Amino acid sequence: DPTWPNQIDELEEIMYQVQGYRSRQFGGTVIPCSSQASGPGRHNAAEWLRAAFHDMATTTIAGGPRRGGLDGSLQFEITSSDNIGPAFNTTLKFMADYYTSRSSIADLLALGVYYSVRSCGGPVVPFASGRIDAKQAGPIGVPLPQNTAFTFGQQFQRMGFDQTEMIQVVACGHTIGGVHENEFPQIVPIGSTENGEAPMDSTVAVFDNKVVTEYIAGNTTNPMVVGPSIRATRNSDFKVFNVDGNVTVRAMAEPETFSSVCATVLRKMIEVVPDEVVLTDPIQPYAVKPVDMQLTLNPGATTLQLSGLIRVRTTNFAGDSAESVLLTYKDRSGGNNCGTRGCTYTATVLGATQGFDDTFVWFPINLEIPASSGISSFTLTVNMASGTSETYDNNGNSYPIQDAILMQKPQSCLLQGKLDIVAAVRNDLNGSVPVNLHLSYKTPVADPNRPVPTLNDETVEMTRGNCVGLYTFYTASYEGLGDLDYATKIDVVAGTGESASRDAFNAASDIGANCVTFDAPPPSLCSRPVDPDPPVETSTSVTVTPTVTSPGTMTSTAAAETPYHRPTLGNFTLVGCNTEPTVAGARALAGASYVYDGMTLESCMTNCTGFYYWGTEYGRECYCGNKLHASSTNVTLDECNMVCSGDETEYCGAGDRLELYVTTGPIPTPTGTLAIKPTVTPYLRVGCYEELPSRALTGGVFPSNEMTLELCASNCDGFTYFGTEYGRECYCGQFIDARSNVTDDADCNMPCAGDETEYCGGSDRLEMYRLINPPTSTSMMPTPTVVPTHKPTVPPYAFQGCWN
Ligand code: HEM
Repeated sequence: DPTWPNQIDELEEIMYQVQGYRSRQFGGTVIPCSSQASGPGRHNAAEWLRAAFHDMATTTIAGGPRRGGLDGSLQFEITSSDNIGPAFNTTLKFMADYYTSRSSIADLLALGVYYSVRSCGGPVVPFASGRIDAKQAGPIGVPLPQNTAFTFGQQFQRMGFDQTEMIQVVACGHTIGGVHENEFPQIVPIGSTENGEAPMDSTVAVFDNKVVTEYIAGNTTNPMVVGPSIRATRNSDFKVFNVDGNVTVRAMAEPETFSSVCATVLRKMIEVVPDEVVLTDPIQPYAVKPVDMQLTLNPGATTLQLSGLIRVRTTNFAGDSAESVLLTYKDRSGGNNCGTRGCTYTATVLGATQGFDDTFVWFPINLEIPASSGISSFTLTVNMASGTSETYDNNGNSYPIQDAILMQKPQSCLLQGKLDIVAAVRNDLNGSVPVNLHLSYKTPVADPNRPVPTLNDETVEMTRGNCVGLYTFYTASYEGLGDLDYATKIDVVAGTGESASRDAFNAASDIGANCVTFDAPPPSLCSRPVDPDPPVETSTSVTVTPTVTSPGTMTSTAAAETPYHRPTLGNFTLVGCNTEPTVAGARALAGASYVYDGMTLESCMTNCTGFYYWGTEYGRECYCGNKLHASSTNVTLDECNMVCSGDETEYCGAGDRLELYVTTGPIPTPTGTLAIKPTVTPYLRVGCYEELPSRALTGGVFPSNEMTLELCASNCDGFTYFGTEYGRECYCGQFIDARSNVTDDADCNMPCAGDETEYCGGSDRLEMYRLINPPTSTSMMPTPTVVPTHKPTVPPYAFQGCWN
């Protein structure tokens, strides 16, 4: 496999996702080979093959470096005398939809050769990428049927083909499609065919060797060998095939030879490129490939959502099948702090895709990750039905995922050429690096003979907005994208150069017309991420030599205060020095966290107002909670030996050591036993419901390590339904998605993280509650507030009425 992500990724997907789930539809008009999508007698597969030849043929080598070749210059040469007929325009118009900064027109024309030949049953023509598009038309120079054999020889020599290769490539080109009456009446007289096309062999839509065997047998109907073309001296296939006394065509009379010769010579044809172009290796399908991976900051800002798909190539799985994919990820600093759900996620099969020679299955990823610990990379293990498994680690690199800058697709929107983009930037970068929006967008060219739109680049500086937990939102807008606005590709970039973090190549077509408001946590929760594995500091590194300095007076070391542990502060008393839990991802206090320079015990206490416990750690971290994690143990006070970054006379814990305080007031202890709670006023329990991949309740999400039914009910104030899930998640909605069914109460078996006497659903199960007196307008389904209308346009589509 190539190392992911890779510059070839876009073209690899267009090349191999031919049919089925997530097909890129590039073969739309050339599969099957007989497809005549542009009209009767116009075989699109043949048109694509010819288009690549015509683009390439104008190359120059004029005693110096090679120029032109397959460089997309055809888009500027539609009206050239070289390019008679509508085929070049239709071909390029189709391909223009796939034109991006990662897929040049020249590469798409080359890929079109692979597609058309394979669709017609021909060999695999290896396809390498990296072609650069010309900015203007090249010189004329496509061989024309009236040329002499000598001229053909010179023209092909200019292209880099010797005589034998010339004969081979013409034979390989002319095995599909035909000559058209309207374009070449001196070869095919007007009215002499049924559909305007005279095929060059008896199998117009099969890539086979009949074009040479029928020629050799003398029973060919190829209009460029027999018929009126002879008198008009336009019998160019005869002139070419016969130039070496038919030696080369006879050698191609074996089907296997024909096939392998064509693979070689057509590859050579699409690899005629300017000297400065460096092609990649031929693109092979990945065995395992992450596709469309996207990280998004979830509402509430405490978790990230990793979504996307893993594509597994199944071509060689004889008699076996891939059952599941296990994704194992590393936290932001490469460790294993992944929160309560652990560092793994298992996905099961969603769909299947076919290439010409390959098959694939897909595994959807939808994984919630604590924002505090984040993600940096993952590995993938494919589990087979037979019980075997194989782990893929991206050639030893792991599959990288950055969580420094995230494009917030839900908060971004595109409407009538105006793009509003929101990015979430991690607070340790916020303010220290420039944050930019890069757009790559297309504008159509007014000239009808210019089928390919212009690709433009724009960079807009993003404006810093609100802090949401560990991230800060940045926004930027861009107007006037025009009719092709949906084809825009969007990058959000924090920093510059090699070290920049980027969330790149996002499709504008994935963005809705409405920017969804983010459920932001209170500004007081704005903080920087904590290093989950801080280096253990030695006491020497915190040796303090405090000095008290007053402006205008002499420095007095005698006035220095030695740091000491404060036994009480406000309504709190010192518990002592406590360890962080050994459980991966767990924190001694899991209610809220803050990290900043200038930490003092007093400011941490203020941050944690409303909590029973708080504590400081590593000189600059502050944690709050109502419960102390069971595996946090009390150690000797001198292990909490780091002074506070904002007050060198106070101690603020140490690495993995919490300077822990507890309220002097009562801490309510849970009374009673774990049981289903029928009412949580003003809500009534309606049962244990199944969760859906798209969520059963879609109105709001409020995860918390202090979750209780009461907390969720108050979070969901104003909603008809609330549901708790997996002990610590809370969802709200005006209705339950109809696809979610009630299940056994026993499935909702997880106690709430914040109250062990209450149930908070289970794994993919919601403890569901409904308002006792729901407002009359709400029901199980949302009430439509507008009368449905026929939508005149859904760009880029226009409504065409209702058809039978
Ligand atoms: C001496 C060189 C060549 C000459 C003079 C020549 C000439 C022609 C002509 C006059 C047509 C009819 C076009 C139409 O009516 O639409 C044609 C069709 C075609 N040519 Fe060539 N050609 C040459 C080489 C090649 C090569 C090297 C290839 C590709 C490898 C190629 C691929 C095709 C294909 C696929 C068609 C059928 C197009 C269709 O059905 O729309 N040709 N050629």
